[in-house]
Amino acid sequence: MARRPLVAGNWKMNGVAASLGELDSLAAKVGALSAKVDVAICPPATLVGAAAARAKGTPIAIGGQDCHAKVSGAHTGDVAAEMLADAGATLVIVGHSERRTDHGESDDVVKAKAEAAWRAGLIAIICVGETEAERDGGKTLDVVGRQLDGSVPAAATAANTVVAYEPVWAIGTGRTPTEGEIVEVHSFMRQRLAARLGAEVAGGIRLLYGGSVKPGNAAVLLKLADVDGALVGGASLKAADFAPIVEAAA
Ligand SMILES: O=C[C@H](O)COP(=O)(O)O
Repeated sequence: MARRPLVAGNWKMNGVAASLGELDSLAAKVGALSAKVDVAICPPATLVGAAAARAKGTPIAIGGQDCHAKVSGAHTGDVAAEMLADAGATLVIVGHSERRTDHGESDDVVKAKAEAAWRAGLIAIICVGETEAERDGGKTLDVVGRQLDGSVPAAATAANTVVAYEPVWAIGTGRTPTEGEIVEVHSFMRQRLAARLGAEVAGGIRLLYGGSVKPGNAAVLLKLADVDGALVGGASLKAADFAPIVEAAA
């Protein structure tokens, strides 16, 4: 099945109002590619509304980096998926390894957040990935399989879900798995999803690779089998770095 590539930028805890000028530059650089590739930027929650307003009329979708599983309530500091949607977001990252580590998020929590995203009409980008110790211990596929089973709800479809494979040890380090290792994990993920969701649904779900994707390696990484795009951290902060990655995907 043909899957439309998606390149999503995760600004993490970076960016202030002045950073939104990067959206204008990005739109100017990649706007013409919108027929071939989906582009998204996930700024910090403080900027989601302004970013959505700024990106209106461009092909750049705006997303959140996390959401709470509930619609509303006494959850100081949290943001509901509905609030992100209200601010103009159309997608949200859930289960990023930094959330799993910094906030102790379990697969169950991530699954509930993905369902919350759908409830609000958002696409959920569900992240999975092994630590360096797990890879060194030969446990990569076990870990990724368990996270997929636990974090991806049974009602996942190609329209409401994207899965991002992000080896924890590759995030922000400049290191990436070999091409063979990425293909092995992505192919495994496709099969694992197919076993639970059916081959048709699994065949339509986009699988992104994330972890030290840069302009210099994007063309090689994005042509790999079952790699349907990228989730980009550091290189998404500047349009000059992010645009070539989008071009590589297109
Ligand atoms: O969500 C993005 C990833 O954590 C990748 O970050 P990075 O591109 O800075 O390695």
